[in-house]
Amino acid sequence: MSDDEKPGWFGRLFGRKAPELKPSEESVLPEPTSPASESEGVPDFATGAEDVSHVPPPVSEPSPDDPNKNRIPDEIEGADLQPEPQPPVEDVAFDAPSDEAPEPVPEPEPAIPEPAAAPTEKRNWWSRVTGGETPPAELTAPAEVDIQPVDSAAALASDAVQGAVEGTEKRGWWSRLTGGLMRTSTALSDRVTGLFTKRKLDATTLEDLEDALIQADFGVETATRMAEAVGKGRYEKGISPDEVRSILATEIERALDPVAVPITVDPAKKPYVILTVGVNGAGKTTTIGKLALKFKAEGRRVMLAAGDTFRAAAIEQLRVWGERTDVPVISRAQGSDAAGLAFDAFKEAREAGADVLLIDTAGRLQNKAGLMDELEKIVRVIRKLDAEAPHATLLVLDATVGQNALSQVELFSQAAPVSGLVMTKLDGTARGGILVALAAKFGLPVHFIGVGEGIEDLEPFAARDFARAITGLPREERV
Ligand SMILES: Nc1nc2c(ncn2[C@@H]2O[C@H](COP(=O)(O)OP(=O)(O)OP(=O)(O)O)[C@@H](O)[C@H]2O)c(=O)[nH]1
Repeated sequence: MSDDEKPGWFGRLFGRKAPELKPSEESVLPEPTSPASESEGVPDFATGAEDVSHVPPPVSEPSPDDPNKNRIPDEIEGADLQPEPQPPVEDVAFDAPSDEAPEPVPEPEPAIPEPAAAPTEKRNWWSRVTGGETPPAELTAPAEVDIQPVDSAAALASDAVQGAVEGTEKRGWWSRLTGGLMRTSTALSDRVTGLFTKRKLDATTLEDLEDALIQADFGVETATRMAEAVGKGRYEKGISPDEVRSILATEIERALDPVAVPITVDPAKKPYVILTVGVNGAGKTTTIGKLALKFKAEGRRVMLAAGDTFRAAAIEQLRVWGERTDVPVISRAQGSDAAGLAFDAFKEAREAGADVLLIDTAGRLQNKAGLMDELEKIVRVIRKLDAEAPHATLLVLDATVGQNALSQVELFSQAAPVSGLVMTKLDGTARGGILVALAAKFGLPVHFIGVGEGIEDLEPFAARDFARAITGLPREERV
């Protein structure tokens, strides 16, 4: 039975469908400090394309601790969707192979004016990559330009990276995972304890459990299945909260196991091109920085492409990550053609012998046709260099958007060959069950999860660890 057909707890309680609820009606589990999204707490089961009010706010979301931390100054606020006017200039110079289709590559996008002739900047990364050899002539071409960010943009970028670095603590992943999932696990665990302490298991208790699971965003179908698993053969018997947690953990692990797939860099692809896509503020740039560090630690030569050409702050943010991780960043001036930048970066990475190229893209709402067209164009253009590229396309999802993540997967998959998910900000929500709902609906690989802003708060996704952490069980114990 599908989510649409099944009345679920809303139906049973109120005799109507979930989407008709007003936000105020569902706040059974209040969030102490919802840091990221106005949608959190909105049981958006419809997940239609028209549902755009739940997309996360941009990077300018103020920190609960320091309201000025992520503030975007007036001069760049909204620049991602309204690029600053640039003087009209000629197209990005492309050196597409002559046997390519005659289509000019890339076509200029009227909405994204090309910058004036980009000033050349001496490359400073080649020596870091090669140990000081002279770069090939083509790599001295003026692709990396001297971006002069407004001070506040630079400060913003530094803050982001600094915050990530400062957030790094000498503690293991399990500790970071349980800390990051604390909000979900506490809410769920408290509810389980309240429901199953000194109570026999009956239909009402199971319905209440199902409600709790739905509120944690597991999705109606999964919540029903999990509640049924708890009830199986146990009616009118006592069951301890720990037993319930174990059963839930088993069910969650079963649902997530097939999607817990690590990203595999194919060494035959040089570079292995990873495109990152997602809505504004989902955590794309931060994730790229964290991934760069991981790939580097594996001994791979990494390059970054600042494909979010809409915002100077985004370009600068990536450059700062590049500096911190000692990884070269290919960038152009704000307002440059993103597809052109991606094409050039791919060429340069190939010529430089890079193993991995991570391409950042501008955040875009999944229902904005023009921006989604631009994404399609990026893919189209880099395929002129390699028909199989991008070799991986990571959709970065902010866990705090709740059920809206489902429509993001649907619509981004139409514009780009989404091959896997990265779910960030699981630490910012009591609704970490969304990952299970996504797995049940799409079966897309989940490569990484982010549970904090720290540079190490991104880890390959492991189903059992996640299942145990989110249900408040200790690690390793077998169920
Ligand atoms: N708490 C928490 N914050 C995160 C996590 N991942 C990223 N962030 C924060 O989310 C904010 C937005 O991250 P960005 O990397 O700038 O997001 P983006 O998708 O590149 O944003 P746009 O450039 O607007 O599209 C930053 O403040 C990050 O530090 C996470 O796992 N947990």
